[in-house]
Amino acid sequence: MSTFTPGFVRSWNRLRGGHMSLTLSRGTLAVLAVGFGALGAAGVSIPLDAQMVVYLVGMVALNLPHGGYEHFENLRRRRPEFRLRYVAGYLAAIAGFVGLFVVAPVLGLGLALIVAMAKGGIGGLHVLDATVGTDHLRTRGQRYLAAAVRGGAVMLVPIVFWPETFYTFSSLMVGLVDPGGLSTYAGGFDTTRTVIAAGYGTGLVAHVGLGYARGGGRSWLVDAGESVLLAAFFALVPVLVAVGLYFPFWYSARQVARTNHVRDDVGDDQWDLLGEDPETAALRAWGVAVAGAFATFAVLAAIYLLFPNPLAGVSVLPGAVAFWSVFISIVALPHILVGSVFDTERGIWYVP
Ligand SMILES: CC1=C(/C=C/C(C)=C/C=C/C(C)=C/C=O)C(C)(C)CCC1
Repeated sequence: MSTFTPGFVRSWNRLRGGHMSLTLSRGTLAVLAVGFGALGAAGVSIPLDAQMVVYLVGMVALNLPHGGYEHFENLRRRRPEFRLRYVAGYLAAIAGFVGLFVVAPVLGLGLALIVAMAKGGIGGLHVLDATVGTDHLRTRGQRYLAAAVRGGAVMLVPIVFWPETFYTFSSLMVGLVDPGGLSTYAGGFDTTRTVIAAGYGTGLVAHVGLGYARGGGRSWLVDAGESVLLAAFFALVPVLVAVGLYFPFWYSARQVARTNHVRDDVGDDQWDLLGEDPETAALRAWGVAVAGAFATFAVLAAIYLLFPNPLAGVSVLPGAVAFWSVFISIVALPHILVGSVFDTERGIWYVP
């Protein structure tokens, strides 16, 4: 039936789909920020167990499948040789990160934070490019700053506003390999926090101010509003809930908006993983999803077996949060390196 839908109707539906994802993501984050801000002001705190459950549901059930989908979308119409190189690069990046974590878990924790921020920051900038545009970002430096401010909100703001939870779970993550390994650095935590607060605050003000000075306009207004919303969300919402809901309800929802705006596919239908027959497309998509799920599970099992204390020596809920955070960061490193930096022809965050 879609064959008979006029082109302009299809374009309109796509744009509307993208627009809805953007509105929904902004609305969800704003409601959560205001809601948790009000709870905080009323002195109500959310039990840690509930926060951990929210984190795990968000990150396991909602975030992981979208990560897989992004690779699928990127590889769907690429040549088989390219796919092979992609998978080899993907596995090499994972092996490198696992090696680093086992040998130097504190550095590994640092890389995990960088990966989470890079995914949020660079991914977010590309959504802006594809949807409202980035006319106010005139220089490369401004673009880096925009990505750093968006990404920094995800990890730097929680360090400042939720220091105890942040430190506790960071120690557990290091503890997957070296229990107590982070305590050597505990003394400098408060100073680091102050430096981060000053640095991030300056970065945010500079980003918003520079964008205004370099032309302002609608794209600036949207960018400034979203950057401030992100910082407020991560300041007001308890860190486990904030991170656990940000990835599915902001990152993934907005990448859907980018995909909706960008239907200019690179590649060749000849190599389409879903084939040319619409009758078998669903079955093929299922096949790819199942193969992806098995591959992901194999990587997960290998990492679990390689880490000396895969649940950090604590009970299952905090142990699972620590393990999952390290695991998801390890599988997200190639997302950035292989799926974006090295894939110059298309890439996961493709914008023509
Ligand atoms: C350090 C730290 C955390 C780290 C989470 C990380 C590193 C998440 C990475 C997510 C990624 C890479 C998602 C990709 O889609 C928690 C658990 C929030 C708790 C507070 C301390």
